[in-house]
Amino acid sequence: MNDVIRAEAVAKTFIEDVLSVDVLRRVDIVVRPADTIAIVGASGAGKSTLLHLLAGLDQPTSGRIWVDGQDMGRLSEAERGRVRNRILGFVYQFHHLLQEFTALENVAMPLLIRREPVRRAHQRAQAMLKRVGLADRALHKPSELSGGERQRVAIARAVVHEPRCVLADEPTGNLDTRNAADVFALLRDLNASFGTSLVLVTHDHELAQSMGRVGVIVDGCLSVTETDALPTSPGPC
Ligand SMILES: Nc1ncnc2c1ncn2[C@@H]1O[C@H](COP(=O)(O)OP(=O)(O)OP(=O)(O)O)[C@@H](O)[C@H]1O
Repeated sequence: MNDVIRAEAVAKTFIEDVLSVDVLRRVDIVVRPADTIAIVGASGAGKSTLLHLLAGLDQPTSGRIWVDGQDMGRLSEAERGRVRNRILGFVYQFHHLLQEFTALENVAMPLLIRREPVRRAHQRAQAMLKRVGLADRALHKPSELSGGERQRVAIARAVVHEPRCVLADEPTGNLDTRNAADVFALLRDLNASFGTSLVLVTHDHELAQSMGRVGVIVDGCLSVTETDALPTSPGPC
């Protein structure tokens, strides 16, 4: 089976007016099926930038990224979107749910985008809401849900199409300890049940150490370490 994501010599420079910022200088990482990886680093180190690149939501300045064996740099925007929708699920720190739609409609959205019939999409969305413990909140809008419930809906939406990998940008950063533990347990459950790979950005040291590998970004370079072993890729360049 293909690696889920492979990034080689990825660099990202943001240019604004005359200023350019080299956020990532050289990043190599491979995400394999069922991998669990935490991405950590100081504020502004480039964690979200890296996650967006791995998800194909942004393009690197140089280097290459493959998702499910497809070289994202060689695909059109529409083709990248199709690969992303098929293979990946993305969870933002702030749920990014559509306010005017119910929890059920939000979760069904990725399936409807993939032209699944409405009835079937709603059945699958309802089953996923049940899995995240929100079967009885299906008809509530985001404003009628708590922060933890909204984030669980966001996770349901990210995984309803059974992606091979979930990328999550501080998915518990905005929650209290109890809700954060619930949301994290849910992600771990998906990993254990379906072999879904997890790549998550976190500031939580304990959570990071519970993942299989931890990638630290320092000076634009990523150094990945097995949590119970020696480094698996070169340290900062
Ligand atoms: N679209 C953009 N244009 C210009 N600069 C950007 C852009 N996106 C991010 N940056 C800059 O890139 C750097 C890294 O940002 P990023 O959000 O990836 O950091 P982070 O490690 O996720 O930080 P935090 O932990 O605070 O969320 C920051 O200096 C940020 O200002």
